[in-house]
Amino acid sequence: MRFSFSWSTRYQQVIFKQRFNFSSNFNNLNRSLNAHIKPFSLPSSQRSFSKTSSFNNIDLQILKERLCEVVGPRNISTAESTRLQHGKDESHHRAQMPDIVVFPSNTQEVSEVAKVCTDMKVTMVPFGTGTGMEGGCVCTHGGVSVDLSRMAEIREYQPADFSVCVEPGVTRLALNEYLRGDGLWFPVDPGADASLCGMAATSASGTNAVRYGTMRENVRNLEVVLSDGTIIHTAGQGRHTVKSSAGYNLTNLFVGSEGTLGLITSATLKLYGIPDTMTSAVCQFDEVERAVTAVLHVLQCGVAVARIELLSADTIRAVNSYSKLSYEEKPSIFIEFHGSEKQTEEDASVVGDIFADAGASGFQWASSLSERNRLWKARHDTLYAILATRPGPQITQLSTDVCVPISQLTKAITDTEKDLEEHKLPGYILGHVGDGNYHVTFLYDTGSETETQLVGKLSERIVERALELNGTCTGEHGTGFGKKKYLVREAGPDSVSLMKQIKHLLDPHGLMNPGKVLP
Ligand SMILES: Cc1cc2c(cc1C)N(C[C@H](O)[C@H](O)[C@H](O)COP(=O)(O)OP(=O)(O)OC[C@H]1O[C@@H](n3cnc4c(N)ncnc43)[C@H](O)[C@@H]1O)c1[nH]c(=O)[nH]c(=O)c1N2
Ligand SMILES: CC(C)CC(=O)C(=O)O
Ligand SMILES: [Mn+2]
Repeated sequence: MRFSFSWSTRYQQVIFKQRFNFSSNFNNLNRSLNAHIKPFSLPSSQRSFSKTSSFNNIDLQILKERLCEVVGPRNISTAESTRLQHGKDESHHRAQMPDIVVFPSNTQEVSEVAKVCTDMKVTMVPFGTGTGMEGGCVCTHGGVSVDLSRMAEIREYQPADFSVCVEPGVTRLALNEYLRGDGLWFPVDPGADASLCGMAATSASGTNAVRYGTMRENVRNLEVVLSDGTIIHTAGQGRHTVKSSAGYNLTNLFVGSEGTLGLITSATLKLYGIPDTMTSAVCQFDEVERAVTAVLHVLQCGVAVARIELLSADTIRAVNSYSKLSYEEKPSIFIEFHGSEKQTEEDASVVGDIFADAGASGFQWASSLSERNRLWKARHDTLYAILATRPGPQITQLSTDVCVPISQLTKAITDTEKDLEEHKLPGYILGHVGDGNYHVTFLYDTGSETETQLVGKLSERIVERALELNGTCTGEHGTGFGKKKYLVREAGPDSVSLMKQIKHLLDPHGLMNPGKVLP
């Protein structure tokens, strides 16, 4: 049965607007897509986007039928609960639902979905596991959410090459479970069990980046479906090499592109041998400043730490309570060493001396798998520990994510602490300090204008400070919505103009995840 788009969809829009304080997406589609591309300085012959998406004129039922022909009736949904789940991530950004969610089963289907969307000028937003921190999955223009989780094959496992190719439904924990028997692992570890292709899309990292790098250093090849349905392999089909000088680095063009340039349908990843020995420790300092300075000394001494994480006193208090731990409630460092037994002992001894000189106390070592797992699970659950300190229907979190040159880290964090003290606002500091990357998680009452404004002001101040110190507005969470206003200041107007030209070349109708990354 055909349903009339003009009635049903408008009805849904009203309901949706009421529920989400939704500001007329559909009506704004043409205007905002054009606004999105206006600043591009392209030759007039290429400015052929006046006919961009006009979802108002599209029959949703026809779209649904065409997509249904591609993925089959079981793999498409217009149910409100499914759409709601796909219109948000774990960030504070307001949910905006897609009109349709599709669940393609293979790359060919993804390509056909893209062809239908391009033909009908409908926006597409890739969805991994929805754990993003910058609103990347929010469907600013409704349209189609492309949930890639049903593509969950491990395609090319080449242990001898320390390489594996995974589809978007494979998460980091699932891959590590698969690899464990062979003594291999993939170390990039955002706290959430995110999809590896989503991690490539946001250029994610986590606690292990100081030793093993971020997604940028660990993706060897990507299969990508472009907005017109073209399927490309950024390093050439089936290639798993450690290095290559052939042509431009398309792989790293798509790493961190947050679904704005194409849909990643597989990622070829670099694997590592599981180290013989892993030893972790937690210790405390009287002040955050001392802790950060001690971390700098460790890095300057060239000790190959695998993880080195800072948690402020407030943060450790939240972690203790949530994860049933009993660390002293002072600024703390969580550290881990990987290698042979002899090497890790030597590293631990050097770091122990440096930390003791800097006034560290309360060392607790963890060598058994269960102790280490408990410690790092607590660290990965920090967000939930913080959330548990202030329950309430209107309480939300905003987590900043900046990265500065390591030499500037002490100043960045101590000035941030002063800001928090001055404004008497609880802000939970935590971070991957070995990379110069740190977060402040604020909990605030969305019903309070004062709190909302203060959190906005302080989080802006944190980014401003990072930029002043030659840092970046996002070390790992991505640009999404929240950081795009800083992009020109950070990268420069000519670089951003080039980014817009690349976007236009790959997505001439502005259909791929509109409203994200580019200002
Ligand atoms: C508790 C906790 C802790 C952390 C984090 C989250 C949470 C909830 N994160 C953030 C998050 O886990 C990280 O951004 C992941 O890379 C997101 O992966 P998802 O699969 O969930 O992508 P999600 O579905 O959230 O999408 C994120 C963006 O990528 C796009 N995308 C997703 N899949 C795609 C695909 N196959 N092709 C093209 N585009 C695609 C989406 O369109 C969106 O723009 C994080 N991050 C981090 O870097 N370090 C950290 O320490 C943490 N820690
Ligand atoms: C909410 C964030 C602070 C999550 C994150 O990036 C982390 O725990 O390191
Ligand atoms: Mn982080």
